[in-house]
Amino acid sequence: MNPARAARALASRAGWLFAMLLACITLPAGWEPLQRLDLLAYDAIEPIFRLQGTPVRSAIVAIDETSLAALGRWPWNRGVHAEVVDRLAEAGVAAIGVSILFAEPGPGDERLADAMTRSGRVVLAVAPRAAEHGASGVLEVRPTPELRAHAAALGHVDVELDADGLARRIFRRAGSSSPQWDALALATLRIAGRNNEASSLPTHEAWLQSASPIWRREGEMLLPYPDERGAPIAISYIRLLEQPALADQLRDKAVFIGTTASGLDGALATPASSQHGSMAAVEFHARAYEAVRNGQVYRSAAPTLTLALTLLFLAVPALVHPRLDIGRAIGLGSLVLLPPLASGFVLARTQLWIPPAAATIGFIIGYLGWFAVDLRRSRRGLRHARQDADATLRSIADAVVTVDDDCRIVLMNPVAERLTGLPLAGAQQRRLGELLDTFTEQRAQIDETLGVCLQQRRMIRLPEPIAWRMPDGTVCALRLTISPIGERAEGAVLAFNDVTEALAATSRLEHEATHDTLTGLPNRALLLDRLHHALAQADRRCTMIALLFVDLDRFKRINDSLGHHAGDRVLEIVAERLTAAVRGGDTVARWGGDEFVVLMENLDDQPAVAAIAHKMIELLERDVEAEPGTNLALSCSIGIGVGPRDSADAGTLLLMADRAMYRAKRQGGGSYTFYSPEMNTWSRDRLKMESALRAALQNREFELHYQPQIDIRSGRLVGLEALIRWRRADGELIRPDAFIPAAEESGLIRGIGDWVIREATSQAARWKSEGLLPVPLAVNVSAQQCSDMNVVDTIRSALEDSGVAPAMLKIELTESTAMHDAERVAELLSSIDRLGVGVAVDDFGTGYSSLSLLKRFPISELKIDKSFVHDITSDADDAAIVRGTIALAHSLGMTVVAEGVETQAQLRFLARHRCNIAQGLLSSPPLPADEVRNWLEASAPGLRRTAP
Ligand SMILES: Nc1nc2c(ncn2[C@@H]2O[C@@H]3COP(=O)(O)O[C@H]4[C@@H](O)[C@H](n5cnc6c(=O)[nH]c(N)nc65)O[C@@H]4COP(=O)(O)O[C@H]3[C@H]2O)c(=O)[nH]1
Repeated sequence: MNPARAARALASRAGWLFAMLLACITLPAGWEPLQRLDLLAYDAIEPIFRLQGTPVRSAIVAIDETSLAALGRWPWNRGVHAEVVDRLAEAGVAAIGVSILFAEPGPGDERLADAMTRSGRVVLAVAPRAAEHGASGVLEVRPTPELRAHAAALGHVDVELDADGLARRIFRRAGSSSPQWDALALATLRIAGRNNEASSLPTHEAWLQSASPIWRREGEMLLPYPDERGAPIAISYIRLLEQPALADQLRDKAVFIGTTASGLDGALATPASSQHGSMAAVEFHARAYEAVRNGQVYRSAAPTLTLALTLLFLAVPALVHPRLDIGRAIGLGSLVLLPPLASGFVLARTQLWIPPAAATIGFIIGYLGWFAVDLRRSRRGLRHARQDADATLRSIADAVVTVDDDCRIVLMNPVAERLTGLPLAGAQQRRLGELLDTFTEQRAQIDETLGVCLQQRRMIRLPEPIAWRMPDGTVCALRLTISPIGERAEGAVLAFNDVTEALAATSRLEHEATHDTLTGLPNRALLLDRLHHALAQADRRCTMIALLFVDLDRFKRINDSLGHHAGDRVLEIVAERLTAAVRGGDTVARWGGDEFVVLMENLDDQPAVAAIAHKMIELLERDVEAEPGTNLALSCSIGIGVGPRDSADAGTLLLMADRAMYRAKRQGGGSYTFYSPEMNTWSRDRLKMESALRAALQNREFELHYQPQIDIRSGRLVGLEALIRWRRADGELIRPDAFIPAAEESGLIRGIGDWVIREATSQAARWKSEGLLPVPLAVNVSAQQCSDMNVVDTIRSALEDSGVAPAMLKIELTESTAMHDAERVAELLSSIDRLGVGVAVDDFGTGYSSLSLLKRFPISELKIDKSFVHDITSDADDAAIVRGTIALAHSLGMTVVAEGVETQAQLRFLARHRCNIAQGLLSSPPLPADEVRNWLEASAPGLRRTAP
């Protein structure tokens, strides 16, 4: 323990240490006040702990006023005493203790001596007396030798007075020079217990000894408190003489004869004197006799033992020295009773009297000291706590107002002062309600809550923030917590927490979490939430809601060509226009990308929905100026689900609207479609197909077949068209018509198309490495692949990777693809052309080509659709179309390829009209790479020159 801590520990135990020190000083010194307290304690404790005694077996023959009045002046002729002794002896008393000093010879001595001899049980008194005439020491006053010679025993009647002047104790033995005389009570007891045997008195000749320097005592005996229990029977001396029969009551008792009349010597002050007056010495000795006989006499503990026990008792709390609290204070305080109780207990068990006053007072001193120290510590703690609380109150951001149980303001911290614009002094003692009225309209609510808080004594937090008008007029949101003060709710603390910014931030976050950042429209999460709610409400109220899934047509093109900035602007404008098309309560949400979802509630009928969908399409088709000077025409496809008719489930209804939108899109866009159940099956199959295609691409289940293209005039192989096949895991070979549409719809066509380009170029490279005839390979690209420029990159890297010459690759795109988005396709085809790759327009004749556009495209080849070729020999129209197409292509400098040539007649017709190339079953169906190699080998210079 460090010195400072030790000093603190000592200081806190100062009370106990002081008490111990005091005990060390006062106990050995026999400090009188302490002694007096111990005597008082003895008088109080002894009667309580005294053991039960046997019935009183002593009596007094009292020389009282009546006897003096009857027998004349004292001293009497000792013959009278002889008569009494005889009477008592005849009555059979156990012993006779005479508490009268027969120090000088007197008349009747002879008779008395004879009577004493006859009785043989008379004990005469010996007493100390201070030496007279200036002599020092103590005289021992004995009976005259004559009487003494006939006494059964002598007993001293010396009584020690305590510090308070009261007689409580006698000494077992005392005497001048040496303690040779038993106490009268003891001597009488000894005689009472003996059967007429001869006495053995010490033989001193002189009846009055010279003064001895000191009166010696030994065997201190504390007597019990003189209460009724030890009181002897008292019979008046004269009555005994007059009524001899009275002596019969005294049979077997020890009888003490002595004066009780006032004015004669021998009265003693005892602890009972305050109630009963002083006690005659004879009674005192008779009581002493009873006490000794009953074993009710006690020894006093030596001061050293008392001191040791006192110190031990005080040391325990000094060492433990617990922190003070009410329980401990009371518990420890009750220990003050321990010393007296322990004294009483020891007294009863061992007849040892341990004075308890030093320990009791020491404990009180230590306890008070401990109390004072702890009180000081508590006060200091309280002061610190108060300072802390004050500092906390001043530093916290909350406004704190304290009110009393009458709702008057007691305290306000600086934040509260700012909130009210009032200094504490100006607000103190004002009613809280008055103050609130100035700043908030929620006074009633606060008043009520405060009332509940005080009544129920519990902390309450207002569920909603309070709108508080600040002194400068700004309004802030405060969250209020009211807590009761004290266990009996003597007041309350109102803590106002400014949550204005937090609420704003929360609502900002909430808005961000539920709204699209670009358009500010509700996002998916909020839409779904509202949709759930709207569906539940529509279900309950039997009304109708409509969910419109809006998808912009060809938005990607805008994004790719004009950049994302313009794309974003378009989306913002679309959001505005869609919002303008619906009612205020409806929800226009951005679903993602170029998709929007509109939720309309409380609708009357389907036509109303159709009208709005129509309005939306119309609004969107108006020119959009995404960038200054760039006017765009938009269109959209809308799918509509009606709830709860189509479905009462939000997710399902969304899916339905999505399918309907898809249908609208497939119909060419710029239209709306209501969901119908048949879309369900279609979409299910489509979904299945999509996932199978995805797996096929991953598992490399696709392969390319190649169909030879033959120069009609020479019959030579001039090209191969790569046609995709899907070989499923079970070996089934699936033709493209069965899966290309699904691949296009799902977007998987991009991946598949890329694979085709790479596979075709790789195959061409392989053939080339084998020295086979290099003929151009034509690959089909879909409309989707043509929607951006990625395909150009794919072609470029495929050529680079394979090392195949660009002239060995040809791209086929259908007429409808080319015409659908002519401007974009023109750009794409130019890029492809710049690579040196040829471009063919497939299925020519099925679409409605614009000649001017066709002229702008860098097309090297036109492929006449097989549907025209099929009937050229039988259908004049088809024949005319084919003829016209050949002429047109030639006029534009293009090569013409006829597809689906199956017969010689068809071939002849084509040859006649100078069609350049024939492709069809007549020459060969599409063949796997291994089989088509025969064609290549046959055409290779030095190999075979004709077709197989
Ligand atoms: N009736 C008849 N048909 C003949 C004859 N000779 C060839 N054919 C078939 O005609 C189709 C010619 O291909 P297409 O017009 O480009 O039409 C192709 C093409 O548009 C598309 N396609 C094929 N492969 C791919 C590809 O790799 N990518 C893309 N995007 N489309 C492909 O699938 C369509 C169908 O391909 P296929 O089933 O392979 O069908 C091929 C071919 O097998 C004939 O004498 N009579």
